[in-house]
Amino acid sequence: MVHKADLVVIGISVGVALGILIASLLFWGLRWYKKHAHLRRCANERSPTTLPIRTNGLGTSTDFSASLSNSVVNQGSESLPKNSLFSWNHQNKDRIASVSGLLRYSYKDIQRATENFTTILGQGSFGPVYKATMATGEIIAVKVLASDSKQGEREFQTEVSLLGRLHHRNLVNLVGYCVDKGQRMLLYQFMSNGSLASILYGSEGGEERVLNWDERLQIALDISHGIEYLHEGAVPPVIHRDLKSANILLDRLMRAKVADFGLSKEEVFDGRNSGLKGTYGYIDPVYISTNQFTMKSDIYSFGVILFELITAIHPHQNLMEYINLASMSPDGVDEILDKRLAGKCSVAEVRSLASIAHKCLDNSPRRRPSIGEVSQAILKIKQRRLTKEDTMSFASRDLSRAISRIEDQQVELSMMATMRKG
Ligand SMILES: Nc1ncnc2c1ncn2[C@@H]1O[C@H](COP(=O)(O)OP(=O)(O)OP(=O)(O)O)[C@@H](O)[C@H]1O
Repeated sequence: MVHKADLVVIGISVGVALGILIASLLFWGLRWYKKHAHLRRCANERSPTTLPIRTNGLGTSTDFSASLSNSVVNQGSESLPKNSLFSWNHQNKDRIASVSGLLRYSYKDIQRATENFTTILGQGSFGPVYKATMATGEIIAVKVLASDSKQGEREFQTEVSLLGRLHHRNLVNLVGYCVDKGQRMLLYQFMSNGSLASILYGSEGGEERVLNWDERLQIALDISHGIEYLHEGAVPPVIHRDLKSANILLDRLMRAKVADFGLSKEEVFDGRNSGLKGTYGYIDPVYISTNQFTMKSDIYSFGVILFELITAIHPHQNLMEYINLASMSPDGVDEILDKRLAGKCSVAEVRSLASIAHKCLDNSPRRRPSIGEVSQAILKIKQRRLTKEDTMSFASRDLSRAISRIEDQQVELSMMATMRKG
């Protein structure tokens, strides 16, 4: 016979057991959900489509930028929680190393490789850039993040995670990084011929090296392929936001690679508008009026670079005015062609490239071509020439065959004449 009191005890025990069971199910369920939500968040963080803005208060390194320093001012920075880098570091540093496969170096490694940071290549708004010879003999470029810059730290996070997944022969690839002793550095492939801007406009004390037309056409195609990868190959697509000749680097064979993608740009002030990102002279006017940066804004900046290749006139030296004047007649571009190319290149090819550049600068972003179309159009200029060269070489081969046949016949005739005389 079961007592009523026993039933109560049994009931309470079953209730408590059930309660514990439900509570632990809830506890483990919640933990599982949080873990998966965190992983999803991490995956999303690793694939940003838009990038933060850089405003670290440093000037740019080119002569032209320096001359403009009065009109380029910082307008504040995007807010970044003070300790976000630390939490990011603790949570993500190992993930970056494993996810991106990038090599991580110690401060000492870099200090040794840069001869105690004495091998400076230049100074950008990100910080100084040094040439480094690693223990393996490999030469690389080290971009040191300015330590007083919170924005730069955020940029560093973005760059490392973004660049870890972007690789293309026409991009300056990130090969490693360093987070040590409170310093953050990015290690890139070394580009021995420096920037396109320094070659086109000369760098202080540097020898003048004139790019011939073939090299310029190839550089245009290389840049186009680099951007094509960012816009149409990368998943999700990447908008560069700061395409300019100073961000195009050249290797020892004068092949071009796009640099500084994944780095965001300081905001510029052009006298009328504030809060814009990019470099004065390359910024899409539609972006200025709408504040919307699209792939077509990159196309606009690329159009400016194409005209720099044709004219060797810097956008800060009224390039746009020259372009507008040249667009008034079909052969207008001949007038603004780099004098050093005069008589040394095909006028038809120059006009074709200028026509592509004009389309990139169209006032309506929708009418601007996609980067894939630009690549095709530049490739066509090169192919037309190859076909022409082929036709010409066939023609000259036929001509030389005909001449040698005539020569043979002449020899035969004179021999016959001699025999007859004899
Ligand atoms: N991978 C590299 N190889 C060789 N030189 C480099 C490399 N990266 C940068 N440099 C040189 O270092 C200098 C500074 O480059 P950085 O990219 O920091 O600034 P920038 O592009 O000139 O200007 P900003 O940062 O304002 O856009 C430039 O003269 C550039 O040619």
